[in-house]
Amino acid sequence: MVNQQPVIDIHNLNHYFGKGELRKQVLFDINLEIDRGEIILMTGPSGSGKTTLLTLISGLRSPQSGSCKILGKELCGASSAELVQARRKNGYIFQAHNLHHSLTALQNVQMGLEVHGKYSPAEMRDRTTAILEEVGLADRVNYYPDKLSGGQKQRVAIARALVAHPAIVLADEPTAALDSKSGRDVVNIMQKLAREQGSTILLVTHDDRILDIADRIVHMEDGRLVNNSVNQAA
Ligand SMILES: Nc1ncnc2c1ncn2[C@@H]1O[C@H](COP(=O)(O)OP(=O)(O)OP(=O)(O)O)[C@@H](O)[C@H]1O
Repeated sequence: MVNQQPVIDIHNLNHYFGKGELRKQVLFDINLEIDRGEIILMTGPSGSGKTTLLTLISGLRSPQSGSCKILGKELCGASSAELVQARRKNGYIFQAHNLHHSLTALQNVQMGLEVHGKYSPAEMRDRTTAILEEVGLADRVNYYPDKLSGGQKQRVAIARALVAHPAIVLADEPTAALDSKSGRDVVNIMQKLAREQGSTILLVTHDDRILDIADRIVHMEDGRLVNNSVNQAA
């Protein structure tokens, strides 16, 4: 593919919380370009601004100043309806899996398709079953989250995030609550599915054990991106 613009294209992005005297700048002049299919890990100390940047990219928060173009669409100055549209194009995976406890694994994953309103019930069932098989949970489709291990719950969350083949997957510390083996399984599955689907992954982590899956690691420090380098460990 020729002349493809980055799927995440951020220039001179600043962000502030609070108003008046309490106004505090938390992101400073962020520049970040991420191409289709890249897997980027973002590291940095607590409070350095990683989650804030992720929420701006995802459309969960409104970018205030600079440029934050996601899939070619400028989110800076976008209306709330436009932000909702932008959010639908992403898959999300969080530290706490955020599954609905009253729904089975299958129903939780199916929700990832229902929001799009364009799939028939049969199509939703087929896709959902197929992706649960891919994440190794073929025999757990009718289980409720309470009956699944932490790693299995996180695999359901991955299936839900990726079932609609989003162009961008945003993950905020997806392995933080997992032991080493489950954490490794979870990132391997995420990497495999994203590669198959050509999805871009931006993953915030404190977990040194998973850095090798990255094509590139970016590091945040006090609201600034201080390092943006190709991953030597990959
Ligand atoms: N809603 C908010 N209102 C005011 N300040 C906020 C808000 N959210 C975050 N902050 C502040 O913005 C800064 C960046 O926070 P952020 O959560 O983005 O950091 P982080 O790098 O993700 O941290 P962690 O690794 O602990 O999750 C911190 O100083 C935090 O206190």
